[in-house]
Amino acid sequence: MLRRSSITSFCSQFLKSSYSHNLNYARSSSSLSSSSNPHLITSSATALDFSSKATTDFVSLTRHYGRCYWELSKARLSMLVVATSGTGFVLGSGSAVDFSALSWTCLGTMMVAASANSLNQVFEINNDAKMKRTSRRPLPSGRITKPHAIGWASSVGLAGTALLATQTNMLAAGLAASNLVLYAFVYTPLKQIHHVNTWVGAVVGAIPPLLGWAAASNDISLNAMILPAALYFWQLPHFMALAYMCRSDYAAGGFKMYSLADASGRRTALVALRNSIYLIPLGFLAYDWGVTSEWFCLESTVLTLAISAAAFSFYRDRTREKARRMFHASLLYLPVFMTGLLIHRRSDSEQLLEDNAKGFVKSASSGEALELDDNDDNQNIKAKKRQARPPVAYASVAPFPFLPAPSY
Ligand SMILES: CC(C)=CCC/C(C)=C/CC/C(C)=C/COP(=O)(O)OP(=O)(O)O
Repeated sequence: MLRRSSITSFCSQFLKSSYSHNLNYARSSSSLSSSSNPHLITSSATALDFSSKATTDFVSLTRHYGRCYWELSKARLSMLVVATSGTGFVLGSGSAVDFSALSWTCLGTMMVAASANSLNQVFEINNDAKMKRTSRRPLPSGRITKPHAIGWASSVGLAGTALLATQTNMLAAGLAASNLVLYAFVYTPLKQIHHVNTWVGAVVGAIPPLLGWAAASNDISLNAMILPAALYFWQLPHFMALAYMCRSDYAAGGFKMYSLADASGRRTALVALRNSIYLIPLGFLAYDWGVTSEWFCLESTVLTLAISAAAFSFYRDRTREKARRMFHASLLYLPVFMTGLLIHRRSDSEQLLEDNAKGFVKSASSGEALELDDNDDNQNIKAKKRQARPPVAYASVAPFPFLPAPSY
């Protein structure tokens, strides 16, 4: 992070060196005509000086404010938010992913998340100034003024919402705008009032995948809830670990975190453990609700047992080291969980195939027609439907019609 003084000295060094370079260049390039027209030389050197100063000023200002906007937006956190929204979009995409709409969704989410994060910092200048972790942010360190930050937050937030409304749909834009309000105007002040803030923050973190799903399908259904639920439960061990590790910092900043009223850390660790365990059914629900294949149950369970083990270890031995381990386990959990969801995602056509395969088995067991519906005009799908029947399904048709049809 560049401080104001270092930026000033960097700029003046840069300006000095580029001035002398340009002056030398001006002198040498005009040396041929120097004897004939000295006025011309002076004025062209001055013009070059002026334009080079303007250019370097522009470059250093762009760099300076670019850096401030990046930090105000908490760009890495916003990119994680975009990843969750993009994953939600793909999961809600049915048979084919519309990559252009996906890009607009990611850009719109990034802009609204950047705005929400900037407003969060506008409201917490004094608190951030008192915390080691945040004191060098652009506002408390004086690198950008409050009105400038508000201007940035408002313009990027409005533009992002308008982008989502025009390029995706009103449902996605509405979710983004409501989430901004929830984060900046409810969660942020609540941090200084009551420890319930962490649970409200978990709702904020859970909305972006729903936004992505809504952008893709203009709808919110039960099976859209897998990733939002995972994000909600996941944030509790994640933030409990963070708030435990940075207890003194949060206390200095005047924030009411759960871990501050829990000297032994036992209740903090229990919250983390409980919410890690709540993640266990999600893999099974993802399969049962037709979002993923059965492989995801296995992967999700292994992953969830790993984070639960880290939470249990923290519960047994409430040290900073164990909290850090749980924090790192949570950092690993989310990208792996989302990758698993994407790899094992079942598109609409795959779901249709499987549903039809189940229908086939059912009718076979009840002694009705064994062939698929003749109205089905897609021969490929028909062929795949036949392949999709698990081998055991054949056991329940003639000559063994008395065997129960297995349900999948
Ligand atoms: C589309 C849209 C509006 C998305 C917003 C998503 C978003 C900003 C999620 C962050 C969730 C969260 C509780 C962060 C912690 O903030 P904090 O204030 O505790 O962090 P800090 O202590 O580092 O400031």
